[in-house]
Amino acid sequence: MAEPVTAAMTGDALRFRTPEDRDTAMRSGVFLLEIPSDLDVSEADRLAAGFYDPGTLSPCGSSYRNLTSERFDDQLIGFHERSDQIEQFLLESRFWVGIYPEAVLQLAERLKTISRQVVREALGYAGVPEDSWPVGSGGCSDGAGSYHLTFNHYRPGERRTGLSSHKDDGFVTILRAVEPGLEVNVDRHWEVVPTGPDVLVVNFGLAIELLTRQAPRPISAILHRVVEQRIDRTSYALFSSSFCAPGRDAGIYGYSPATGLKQICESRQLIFENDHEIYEGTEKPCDD
Ligand SMILES: O=C(O)CCC(=O)C(=O)O
Ligand SMILES: [Fe+2]
Repeated sequence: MAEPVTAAMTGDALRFRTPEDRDTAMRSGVFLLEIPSDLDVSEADRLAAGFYDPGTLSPCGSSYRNLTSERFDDQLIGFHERSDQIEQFLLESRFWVGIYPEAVLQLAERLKTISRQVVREALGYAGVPEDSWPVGSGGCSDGAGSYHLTFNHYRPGERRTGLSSHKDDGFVTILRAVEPGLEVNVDRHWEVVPTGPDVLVVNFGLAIELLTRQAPRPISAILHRVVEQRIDRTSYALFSSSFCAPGRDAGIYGYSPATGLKQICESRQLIFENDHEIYEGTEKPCDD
């Protein structure tokens, strides 16, 4: 794969230019998506450019930096500094209202709809029968998964890796990254992803890889990283994962034509067991 292929949304449908492009996207686990003309990313771009500044306030009146995990009762979300260059604000959709500006909420809803279409297209391609989609995808095929919107800032003053190599844990990630720096690992080679202002990067995560591993046409999760940044770089992404909230965990499933769906583990277990892979070395050390 020289470069990721590019797809577009036609109405609600995801369209690849050729069946070969679709093959490449699904097998490699990454593709670019032209930004639909009616998708307004300007407010989220503005938030990405400033969320890490202590003076940038959320609609609730707190600076994003002060909205840490204690506020949300979930160690994974809120504002985090990592030992890589990244600092991030990650929030699950249950908490979006009142924290993200209205225009960002609208964009997030559109990204959810696109992600649902990507999941449906991918599971159809993989050969998972449609009646197994809702359970197999923990709700993501129907807009009923768990959704996290994250904002990332790469601190050029920290001289180290931008973001360590990892696979995202969910089904699909839709990323907005205008500045270069993102690389994907294809056939054991790191390749630069040609991001830019007119495309989103769509990548598949571990949950869809596990679901389709024994399906007729498996989908790969893509290993990716961000190289060291010399100037401020920001990005943001919508992660779509199996539904998980206090009291209900939809779980992670594998599908095989012979035996159908089988639960592999709990959703949170996948996150934590993958955690060292996602965040290997990226928790900010205590003495730092
Ligand atoms: O900033 C980027 O380009 C990638 C970010 C990323 O991989 C992530 O947030 O999981
Ligand atoms: Fe990622």
